[in-house]
Amino acid sequence: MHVFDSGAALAEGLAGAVASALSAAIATRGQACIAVSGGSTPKAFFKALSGKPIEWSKVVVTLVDERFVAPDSDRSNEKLVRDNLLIDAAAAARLEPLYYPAPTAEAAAAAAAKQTASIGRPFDVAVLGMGSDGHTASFFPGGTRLAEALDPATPRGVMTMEAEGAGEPRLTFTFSSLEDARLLVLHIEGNGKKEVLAKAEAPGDEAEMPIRAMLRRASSPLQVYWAP
Ligand SMILES: O=C1O[C@H](COP(=O)(O)O)[C@@H](O)[C@H](O)[C@H]1O
Repeated sequence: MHVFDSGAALAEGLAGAVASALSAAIATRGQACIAVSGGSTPKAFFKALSGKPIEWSKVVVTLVDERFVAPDSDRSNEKLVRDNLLIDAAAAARLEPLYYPAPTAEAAAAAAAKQTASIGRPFDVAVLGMGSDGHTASFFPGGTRLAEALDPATPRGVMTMEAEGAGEPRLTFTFSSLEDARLLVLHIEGNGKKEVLAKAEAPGDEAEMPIRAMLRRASSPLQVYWAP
């Protein structure tokens, strides 16, 4: 666990680690690919990362998960990324969204799966968040397709998820898409989230706290970044 004194220090520390991983990927493979989370936590991290001297035109950014809402909605993770990460020099990065203006979430997921099929095999970086219910990405307790999303046999790709605590229908990369990211991060803040993490680390059913799938079965070590 990487512990910081404040949210600002955490944002800067995580941005430094992610920037190093992206630059190393560009040096080795000529391009880099990162999947980021939405929610209330990552804004300061996005701003810190946007200021890092990376060859942004060689970076592809996508989302770990998304709501089935238009990108001008305040609930859109794409909007969060556009407004806070893809700014200044980082605006040169290519965004691969998960939302498409399709008639159904299923059709949008199919379009996103097709568009992202060639990236993230594996991702150079995946930054996960965690809700107070133990969800990560859109792997929600009680989610309609949770077992399928967490099944290691379910291939890489984007699928839909609905759950009582999720609001709108969701679009999410599957467990197999994320678990082998070269740098796999769980970014959480506050004592409440630390307690949720401690509970998730204790024995219990994955379906009750889906973050357990990442803690227990990810092939890359899950690097936890936390500040009070
Ligand atoms: O619903 C979501 O929530 C989680 C955590 O969000 P936070 O507001 O507690 O930081 C996030 O990881 C996920 O991407 C988002 O869709």
